[in-house]
Amino acid sequence: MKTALTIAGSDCSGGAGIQADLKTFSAHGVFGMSVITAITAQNTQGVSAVENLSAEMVSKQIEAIFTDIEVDAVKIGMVSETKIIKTIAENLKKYQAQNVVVDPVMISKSGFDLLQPEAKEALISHLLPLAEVVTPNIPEAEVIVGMKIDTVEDMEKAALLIHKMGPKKVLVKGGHLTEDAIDVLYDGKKITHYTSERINTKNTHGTGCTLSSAITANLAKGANVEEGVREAKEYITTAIRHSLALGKGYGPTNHFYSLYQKAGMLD
Ligand SMILES: Nc1ncnc2c1ncn2[C@@H]1O[C@H](COP(=O)(O)OP(=O)(O)O)[C@@H](O)[C@H]1O
Ligand SMILES: Cc1ncc(COP(=O)(O)O)c(N)n1
Repeated sequence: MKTALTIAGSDCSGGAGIQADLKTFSAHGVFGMSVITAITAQNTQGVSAVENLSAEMVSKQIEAIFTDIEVDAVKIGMVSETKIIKTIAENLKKYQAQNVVVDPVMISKSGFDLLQPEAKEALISHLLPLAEVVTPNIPEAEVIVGMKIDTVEDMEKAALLIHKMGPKKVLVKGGHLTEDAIDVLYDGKKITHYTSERINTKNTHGTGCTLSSAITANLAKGANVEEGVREAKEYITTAIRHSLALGKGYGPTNHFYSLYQKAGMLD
C-alpha cells in the first residue's frame, strides 16, 4: 500500500488540518501518517487557541516515521513557528523526502493567524524550495509576492513570481474570487487552468487542506502533478457540493460522498 505523511496542525473539530488530511488520504486508498506541529482549539466558528509542540517533538516524530517506514509523499500544512519550520526543512532534506506538497497556511477562514507574522520569511525561504508543488490561496499568494490579486491574470503573474522562489510547480487557488472556482498551475513552462463552477455554500472549512492532501495522495500513487491536481480538483468539488452543515459557522466538506455513493450506501 502507498503511504502519505501530513505534517500539520490538529483541528479538533475535524474539518481542517491533520484530521481533514487523514480523511482525504483514506478516501484515496493511501495509508496516512501524521506529524503534529500544533494543537488548535477551533470549530466551525473560529480558532480560540493554538499551542505549538516543541521543535524537538516535531523532529522526533519525523525521525520515528522515516527511520522505519517508506514515505511515498509528504504534505506540509500549518507550521506556525520559525524553529519548527527550520526543523522540518532539515529533516526532509536529511531523509530525502520525495513528492513534497507545501500548503503555505497563514490565516484561517475565520481570520486567525495560523502562521506567526515573523515566521513568513522562514516559510518562504526554507519550505518553498522543497516543494514539488506549492498551493497558496489568493491571500497567501498576495503575501508571498507582495502584490494585490483581483483577477485570474493576476493569479498567473503571482504563480510565475512564486516559481522563482524555488518550488518546481505552483498552484494558485481561486476559491477567494467570486465567479467560477479557477485554480492556476504553473509548471515552469506553461500555465494550466483547473475550473469548476462556484458552489453556493458557506461550508468550505478545510477546502485548502483537503485539496493539498488529495494532490499528495495522488503523487504517492504515482500520478504526475498535472494528473494529481486534476483528480484533486474533482475530489474537492464533490466534497464541497455535498458539504456538511455541521456546527453554527462554516461547516466541513464531505470526504466520503463519492465512496459511499459508489458502495451504494446513500439513498
Ligand atoms: N465555493 C466554491 N465552489 C467551488 N470550489 C471552491 C469553492 N471555494 C473554494 N473552492 C475550491 O476549493 C479549493 C480550495 O481553495 P481555497 O478555498 O482558495 O483554499 P483555502 O482553503 O486554502 O483558502 C480550490 O480548488 C478552490 O477552487
Ligand atoms: C490546523 C489547521 N490547519 C489549517 C487550517 C486552514 O483551513 P481553513 O482555511 O479552511 O480555515 C485550519 N483552520 N486549521
